[in-house]
Amino acid sequence: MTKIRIAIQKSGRLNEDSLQILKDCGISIDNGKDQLKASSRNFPMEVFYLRNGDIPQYLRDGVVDIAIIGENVLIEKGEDISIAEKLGFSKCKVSLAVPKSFKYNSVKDFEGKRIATSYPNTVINYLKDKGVNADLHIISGSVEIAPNIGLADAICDIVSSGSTLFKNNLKEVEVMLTSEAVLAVSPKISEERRELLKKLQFRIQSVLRARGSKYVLLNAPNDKLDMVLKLLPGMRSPTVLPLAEEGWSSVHTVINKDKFWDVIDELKQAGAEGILVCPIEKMVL
Ligand SMILES: Nc1ncnc2c1ncn2[C@@H]1O[C@H](COP(=O)(O)OP(=O)(O)OP(=O)(O)O)[C@@H](O)[C@H]1O
Ligand SMILES: O=P(O)(O)OC[C@H]1O[C@H](OP(=O)(O)OP(=O)(O)O)[C@H](O)[C@@H]1O
Ligand SMILES: [Mg+2]
Repeated sequence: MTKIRIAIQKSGRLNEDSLQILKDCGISIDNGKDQLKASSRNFPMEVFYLRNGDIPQYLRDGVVDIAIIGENVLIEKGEDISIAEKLGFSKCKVSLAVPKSFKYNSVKDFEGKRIATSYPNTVINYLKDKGVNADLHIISGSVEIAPNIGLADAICDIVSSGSTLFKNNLKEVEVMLTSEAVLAVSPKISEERRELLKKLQFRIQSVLRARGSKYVLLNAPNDKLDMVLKLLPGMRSPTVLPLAEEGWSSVHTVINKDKFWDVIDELKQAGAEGILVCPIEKMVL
C-alpha cells in the first residue's frame, strides 16, 4: 500500500503541536521516543522525525512528500517548495535587532555593520532589496548574545514575545517577515500520494476551522429573540428550538471564538440566559 511520508520536527518547538494536529485529524501514530520513523495505524502515513533545518532538503530530494515546518525556514532555505496549508501555530517574526543604546534611524544604519544570524539568506535578500551591504556572521544558536560579547553590532533572529531581546538589552528595529507552522509539499510528490495529501488537507481544514470556532447555546424569551438573533451570526443561520417552558426558546449557533467575548454583554442585555460555550472538534463545511 502507498503511504504518504511526512516529516515533522524530532524535538523542539514544533514537535508537540505537529503531533497534536495529526492526532486531531484522527491519525494515530505509534510514537516511541527516539524513533526516527513511525507508521500510522489508521492512515496510510509514515512519519519521519527530523531536524527542522534539514527538512527543506529532504523535501527537495523527494525523500519525504510533505512536512510540518516553520515558514521562516522555507523562506531561508526552500523558496522552491510550496505551501499547502498554514497551520496557525508557532507564530513568530524574523527581525533585525540592535543594542538598546544604538540610535537607530533607518535600515541604512546597517551599512557596513556586523550582523550575527542563523538566517543569512533572509538577511542578505532583505538588505539587498534596500541597497544595504552588511557583514554577516553565521551562527547556529544563542544569536542574541552576539552583540554583548563583541561578535557583532546587530542580530537577526526569531522574535516572539520579545523577552529574549529584552534580556539581552536589544531592541527590534526591522521586522523582515512573519511566520507560522505550515504544511509544505515536495516538488517530487507522486500523483498517488497527492491524493493522500488531499485527504489529509480536508481533515486539517476541518480541524483548523473547529479550533477557531465555538458552539454557543442559550435561552431567550420569545419576545426578545429578534434582538438576540441579530447579535449571532451562524454557519448558515442560528437554530431556534422551543423550550418546554412556554414563551422561551433555545438558540444554538457557531461563532468565531475571538468574537464571542465581544457580544456576550450585548447578548445578556438583549435577554439571553443560561449561555453555554462549547468547543467544536471538527467542522466540515
Ligand atoms: N519563540 C518562538 N515562538 C514561536 N515560534 C518559534 C519560536 N522560536 C522558534 N519558533 C518556530 O519554531 C521553529 C522551530 O524552532 P526550534 O527552536 O524548535 O528549532 P530549531 O532549533 O530552529 O531547529 P532544528 O529542529 O533544526 O534544531 C522555528 O523555525 C520557528 O518557525
Ligand atoms: O521573543 P521570544 O519569545 O523570547 O522568543 C525568541 C527566542 O525563541 C527562539 O529560541 P528558542 O527558545 O527556540 O531557543 P534555541 O535558540 O535553543 O532554539 C529564538 O531563537 C529566540 O531566541
Ligand atoms: Mg529555537
